[in-house]
Amino acid sequence: MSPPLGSERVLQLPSELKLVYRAEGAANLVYKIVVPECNGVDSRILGLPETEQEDSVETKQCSSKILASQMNEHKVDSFHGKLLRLRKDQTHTTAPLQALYDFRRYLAPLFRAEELIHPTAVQIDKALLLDLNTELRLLEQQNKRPIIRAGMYLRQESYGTIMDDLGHAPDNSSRIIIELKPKWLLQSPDAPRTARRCRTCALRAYRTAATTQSPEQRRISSFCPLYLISPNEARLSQALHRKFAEEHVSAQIQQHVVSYLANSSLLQRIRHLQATLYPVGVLNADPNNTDFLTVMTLRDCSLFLMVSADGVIGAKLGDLDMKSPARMKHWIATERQLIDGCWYDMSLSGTEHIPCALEGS
Ligand SMILES: O=P(O)(O)O[C@@H]1[C@@H](OP(=O)(O)O)[C@H](OP(=O)(O)O)[C@H](O)[C@H](OP(=O)(O)O)[C@H]1OP(=O)(O)O
Ligand SMILES: Nc1ncnc2c1ncn2[C@@H]1O[C@H](COP(=O)(O)OP(=O)(O)OP(=O)(O)O)[C@@H](O)[C@H]1O
Repeated sequence: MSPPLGSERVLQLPSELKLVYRAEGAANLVYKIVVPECNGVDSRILGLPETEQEDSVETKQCSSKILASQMNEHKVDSFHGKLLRLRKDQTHTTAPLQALYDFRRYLAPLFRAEELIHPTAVQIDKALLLDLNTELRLLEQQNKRPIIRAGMYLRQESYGTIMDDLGHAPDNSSRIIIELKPKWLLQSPDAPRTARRCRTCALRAYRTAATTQSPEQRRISSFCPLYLISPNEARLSQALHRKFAEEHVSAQIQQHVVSYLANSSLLQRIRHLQATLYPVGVLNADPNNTDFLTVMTLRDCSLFLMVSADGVIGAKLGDLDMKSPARMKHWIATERQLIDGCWYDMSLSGTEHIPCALEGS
């Protein structure tokens, strides 16, 4: 049964829109919504790079009367500057309406409204999902999807969410988005007292040793999260050095990001919540406790920094989909692997070595 979303009316995604593959993570695909001009001249899509134009899929014609009335109310334009986020077909993730309900009930109250990306529900025509899946197979053949995401497609379900595209400045000014996953901002409560690596660095060390994939393919965090909450700009700069290099971030933008992070109360709040909401480690946690699931969600959220030439103009948290208890087996297995394999104590050397804040302590 769908959870209640108050008096909110769930919009149907209008058929006039074009969807352009934008990005994807482990659990969701994200599409840029392109709104055609009313006179038929699609000037907004003309501004897109050629590759994006080729990859765009027009939403299927939908005969619904509701849709027709929405069109009359010029609702289509309200999709301008938005992204559509659709769930992949996996067993451990939460259905979109439930995720939205959980976000509003458990996660949103922990932050100020302006610190969050606010998703809203949208109803999707199933035929559109089939078309998008066909397109995903094509993108895969053309090597336009990250290799590690290949073979995973959209779930056939009726809802997705839309949200503001943070890369789209309402005044068309230029801005770049730096995305960071703060991950575990404190040591895992299950880690041995002798640990010389934090949970994120221990997991990175384990994965690095266990795979032949390159760091880009693995998408493993290239910094120690414990340094993220350092007020020391030089230390922060050093910790983010690899990430900045991988993403070709200019020296000026690096400086803006570092000075934002050094003074960020948002990161301090996430850390405080991770520490206090449910201080028991995964090995002894109750998988159905919502505080535990909230903490696990906060250990995997994304921080988006919007940076203009003048400095950081905003920071928002995204990917606040409440984790499912179905993930418990995986979390326990990961923690056991890190403890039993001594990954909390071990360090990698050579080019793969990324300093952990605990090493020096
Ligand atoms: O296990 P972790 O800490 O590596 O986190 C997973 C993430 O890996 P990361 O280390 O951030 O690269 C992983 O991210 P990527 O695959 O790296 O994009 C997912 O976010 C995964 O969550 P879910 O499958 O979307 O529910 C995350 O799984 P959860 O443990 O948060 O459920
Ligand atoms: N509001 C937004 N504005 C701009 N880009 C976004 C936005 N939301 C998501 N993205 C882009 O889409 C990508 C995938 O989105 P998202 O993090 O929601 O996927 P996910 O599958 O839930 O991630 P994970 O792998 O952490 O589970 C992000 O890494 C980011 O590049």
